[in-house]
Order: sequence, then C-alpha cells, then structure tokens
Amino acid sequence: MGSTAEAATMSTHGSLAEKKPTVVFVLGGPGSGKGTQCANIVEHFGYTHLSAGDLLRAEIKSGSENGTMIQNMIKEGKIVPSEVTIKLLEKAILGIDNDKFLIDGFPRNEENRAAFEAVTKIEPEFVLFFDCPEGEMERRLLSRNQGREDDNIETIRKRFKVFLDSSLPVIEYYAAKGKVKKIDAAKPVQEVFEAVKTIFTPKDNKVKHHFCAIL
Ligand SMILES: Nc1ncnc2c1ncn2[C@@H]1O[C@H](COP(=O)(O)OP(=O)(O)O)[C@@H](O)[C@H]1O
Ligand SMILES: Nc1ccn([C@@H]2O[C@H](COP(=O)(O)OP(=O)(O)O)[C@@H](O)[C@H]2O)c(=O)n1
Ligand SMILES: [Mg+2]
Repeated sequence: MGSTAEAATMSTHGSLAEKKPTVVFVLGGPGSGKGTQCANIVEHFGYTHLSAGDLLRAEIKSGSENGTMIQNMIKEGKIVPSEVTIKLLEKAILGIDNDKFLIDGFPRNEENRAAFEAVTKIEPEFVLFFDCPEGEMERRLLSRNQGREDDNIETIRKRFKVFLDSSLPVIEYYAAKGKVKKIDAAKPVQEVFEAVKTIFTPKDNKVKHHFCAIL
C-alpha cells in the first residue's frame, strides 16, 4: 500500500497516452479479495499494484484540497468523480518505472470507464473479475480490521448497491468484448490464487509444464 502513496507524490513526465503501459483492471465487489490477490500477483508476475481506493485514501491523508470531498464520498460508499481518480492513477503510473500495472477497483462506473478511455486511450489487456457472494463479502469486510471508515454495516450495504447498480455494468461492458476473466473468489485465498496463476502464466509455459509432468 505504501508504494501507491509514495508514487502519488512523485514527479510526473509526459502522459499516459504517451507511456501506454499494459493495464489489467481488477474488479469485484467490496471484500471480494482484490487487494489480497493483487499482492500475490505482484510477487509472482512483475506487475505494479495500484488500488484506486488506496490512492484516494492517501489523497485524504495528504491534506489535499479535495480531501474532505473524497472522505465524505467514501463514507457514503459513493464513487468519486473520475477526474480526481484518473489524475491520481496517471501520476502514480508515470512516477513508476514499470510498464505493467494492475489497476484495482477502477473503473467502478461508466463515467470512470469512459473518462479513462478518453484521456489515456488505453484498452485493458483483460479484466480480472473476482466473483463472490454478498454474504461472504460482508463477513470479510466486517472482520477486515484496517480501521476503514467505510467498513461498517451501513456503508457496506450502500457499497453493495453501488456495485450492483454501477460497477457490474462495467464488467458486463467488457464481458461483451470478450475481455473478462472471471474467478470464483469465494474459495480460500490460496485456491483463488491458483486460478489467478493460470490466467497470468504465459501459454507456452503451461505447455512446458505439461510436458515436464508427463516426462
Ligand atoms: N479468499 C479469501 N477468503 C477469506 N478471506 C479473504 C479472502 N481474500 C481476502 N480475504 C480477506 O477479506 C478481507 C477483504 O479482502 P481485500 O483483499 O481487502 O478485498 P477487496 O480489496 O476486494 O475489498 C481482508 O481482510 C482479507 O484478508
Ligand atoms: N474508482 C474508485 C475506487 C474507489 N472509490 C471510493 O473508494 C472506496 C473504497 O474503494 P476500495 O477499492 O478501496 O474498496 P474495496 O473494494 O477494496 O473494499 C469506494 O467505496 C469509493 O467510495 C471511488 O470513488 N472510485
Ligand atoms: Mg481493496
């Protein structure tokens, strides 16, 4: 998490439309395990993890002029205007010397999606979608213990509604383009990561492993 906060304060050069990094969007309901699995992917596959929520929380802490507005929206489970979030993502990506990024928790609505596309001209490689029943997500959020102001039952219910009304349509948009890789996220962390690994492992590697196994 520290790395996203640091990156957000680093100097920037050029624009995202120029840098054109490889981007994977990591989506799923609140508590589906996006952050947990992104940490695993970073360790094994050389991506940099950027959580839109972490960047927004760092922006509140930095005392920025938008801080109070962001804080109020997060408390209500609402989606912060794209302009703010995209600026933070852009600054982070341009400040990090890598060309492969996991963008976690973004785009969360149609406005996020269309604005990112218009500003950066970047199409995601694919969209990783962690599919998890609401009851399981609720249990996880209520025991997350990270001191988050939005992990209370009242805000959690609002976040679930925003997910169904605004975020699922974005996933459906990419599904219609054949870009969604759906994962059953209700299983234990390690089992979910086995499924994630299959997606990130290059195909020729899979073939090699297969031959090694039968030799
Ligand atoms: N597969 C899993 N099974 C059980 N608990 C999980 C699993 N994945 C994550 N968790 C826990 O659930 C909580 C939410 O996970 P997190 O990765 O923060 O989700 P998200 O970023 O999607 O909100 C954390 O406390 C995390 O440790
Ligand atoms: N693209 C985004 C991502 C998060 N957010 C805000 O940040 C909150 C927390 O997002 P998060 O991704 O850290 O939450 P989790 O899904 O990880 O639980 C959301 O409920 C929104 O209020 C946003 O406004 N726009
Ligand atoms: Mg998260």
